[in-house]
Amino acid sequence: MNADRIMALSRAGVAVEVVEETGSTNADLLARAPRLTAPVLLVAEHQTAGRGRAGRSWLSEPGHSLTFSLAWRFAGGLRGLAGLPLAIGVALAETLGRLGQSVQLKWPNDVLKDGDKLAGILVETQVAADGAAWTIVGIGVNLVMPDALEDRIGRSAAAMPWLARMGRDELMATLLDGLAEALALFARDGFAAFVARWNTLHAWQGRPVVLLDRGEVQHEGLAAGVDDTGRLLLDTAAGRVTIVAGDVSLRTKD
Ligand SMILES: O=C(O)CCCC[C@@H]1SC[C@@H]2NC(=O)N[C@@H]21
Repeated sequence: MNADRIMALSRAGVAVEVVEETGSTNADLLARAPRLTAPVLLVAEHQTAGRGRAGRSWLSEPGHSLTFSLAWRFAGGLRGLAGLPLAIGVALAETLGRLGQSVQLKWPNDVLKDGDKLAGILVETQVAADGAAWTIVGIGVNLVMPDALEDRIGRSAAAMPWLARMGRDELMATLLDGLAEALALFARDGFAAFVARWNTLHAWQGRPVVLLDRGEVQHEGLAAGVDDTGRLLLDTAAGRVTIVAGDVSLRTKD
């Protein structure tokens, strides 16, 4: 990918860097966070140690995915950032939707296509000396999903080969604009500006689900969307429970 071209195509005014290979774009930007003065987008053609949520890895092969991170500063610090990963999911899903790719969201912030994972989001934060928070918004999108990679991941996964028609620089610029717009809106209005949009995109709304905590079933019920801080609402036999994203994972029962 070409950093200058992405910047020229984007309206976001964010500095763009492209590297051939790195361990993890999230790890790179987190390490640089104390010295950053303005937003940066770091795109890697290939990651050798991609990080996923809850300590998992993000596996990809060269040329088969988009892997990038955007460093963004929130002057108000960590307060109110709980719903940010979900807001990023909305921005990503809506941008893909505008490009003609119909996708849905799985709590807390996976992007699904036809029920399989198309993209993952990992938001990591670091508090600066002045109390502001640097958030590193890391996104991996499967462009091609070879059988061998699916075998390594251990489940089926979605991809979006239609990208070949659009071009990677243009797609990257479009995603960057959608993310920058969402981050600015989140800074102003918080997750309130995204909650209805998230619930509209919710893949498992009203469906029976199981919530697992480190492999152990914690709750079973009907998924009822998220509240205005991004917590999952689950209607169980014992009533409605509210779940905070952490190490928990969600499965459908049907
Ligand atoms: O679904 C998940 O568990 C989140 C996956 C996030 C992967 C992206 S790829 C770019 C950025 N750098 C990383 O190391 N991880 C994120």
